[in-house]
Amino acid sequence: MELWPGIWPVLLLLFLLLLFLLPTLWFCSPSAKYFFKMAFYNGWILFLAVLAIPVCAVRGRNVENMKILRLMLLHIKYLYGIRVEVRGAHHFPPSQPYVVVSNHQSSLDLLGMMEVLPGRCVPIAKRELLWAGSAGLACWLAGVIFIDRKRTGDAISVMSEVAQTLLTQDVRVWVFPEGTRNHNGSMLPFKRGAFHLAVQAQVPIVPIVMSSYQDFYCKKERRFTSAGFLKTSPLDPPPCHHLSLRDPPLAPWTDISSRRNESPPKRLHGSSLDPMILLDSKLQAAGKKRLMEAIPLSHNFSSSSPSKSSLLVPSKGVSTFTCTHLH
Ligand SMILES: CCCCC/C=C\C/C=C\CCCCCCCC(=O)SCCNC(=O)CCNC(=O)[C@H](O)C(C)(C)COP(=O)(O)OP(=O)(O)OC[C@H]1O[C@@H](n2cnc3c(N)ncnc32)[C@H](O)[C@@H]1OP(=O)(O)O
Ligand SMILES: CCCCCCCC/C=C\CCCCCCCC(=O)OC[C@@H](O)COP(=O)(O)O
Repeated sequence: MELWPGIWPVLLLLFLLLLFLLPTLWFCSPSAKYFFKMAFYNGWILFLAVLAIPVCAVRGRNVENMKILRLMLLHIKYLYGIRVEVRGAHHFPPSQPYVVVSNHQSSLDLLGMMEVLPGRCVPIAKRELLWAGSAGLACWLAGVIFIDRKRTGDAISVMSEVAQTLLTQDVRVWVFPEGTRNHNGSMLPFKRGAFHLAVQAQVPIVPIVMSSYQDFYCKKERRFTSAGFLKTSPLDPPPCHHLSLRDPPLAPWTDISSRRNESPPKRLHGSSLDPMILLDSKLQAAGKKRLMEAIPLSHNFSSSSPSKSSLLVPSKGVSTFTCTHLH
């Protein structure tokens, strides 16, 4: 007598089991919900990248492809119930190269990043991302700059080449100066590459703050709820005249920390479609001031060849920024 019912009934049974198990886990286990959400997030990006690759490949490796990726990624906030509001975008210099520095909490930063990403702006990413399947290839096609963090010398060479490219090809660069994801409520000490880059290319630094995800997302606790709050805040660039990287150049940027930990506006609580990106001018000013304190001014206006003790940004090309109130 045949006991084995055949493959199809077994598959059907498994399917029904999953149909029951997945929603149960979703509703009963916050960890499972976190896992599903992150798995979908990464899976969806990998899928979108498959669609993006042929479109981008037509142009070859080109920073203009970043526009395509950006357009394809912008809807993700809706899938996750995240409302994004950007105030302060006017702080981006209108038409010149610059370096964006921003805090880095998680791969969810991509959402805030895509919301404010200026034209012809490419992020600097760890080399490992290049091997993240279709996403790596899409990033490469869009001109993302990859650095090997284990080989400082190589990373510095790449950054130095970028400094040249910044000016000759009129691009902007987005750097996470903490150098890694950090979601523990404070800022890690900044790596120096972004600041060397700005000094070598003699371009302004535009700080951007992404507020804390703590209310709706925590990797350690495996928590990713639907009601959240997220802010991305481009800050006014600090003055670039006589910018110097003298020690200690990169003190922790405490205003970013404080902004990250702000609570969401009350009206957003309990809503599943209300996380947002905001900006307020008081904190902008504080963030700008803090950045200036982190990069001490020097009055030794010297050569374009940077040295460890005195790296200077001449006023050339950045004279539109007047931040005299900081002096
Ligand atoms: C539709 C489908 C889409 C699919 C695709 C999906 C998304 C696509 C779109 C875009 C997304 C891409 C976004 C990716 C983001 C990924 C984010 C990351 O990967 S973050 C990690 C990588 N980034 C960084 O590490 C940047 C910050 N790091 C640095 O800048 C570092 O300084 C460094 C250059 C890497 C060097 O590292 P090190 O640990 O050695 O740092 P130090 O700062 O201590 O430097 C050591 C020493 O070197 C001096 N130095 C540094 N840089 C320079 C320089 N350029 N020139 C000269 N000297 C330099 C520095 O001063 C130190 O010396 P000293 O101590 O004597 O001062
Ligand atoms: C702003 C984040 C951009 C994320 C791009 C997401 C693309 C993800 C799609 C599928 C690939 C799965 C690989 C996940 C890679 C996560 C990217 C990321 O956030 O990189 C972290 C990096 O910064 C710092 O690395 P570490 O925190 O030191 O390890």
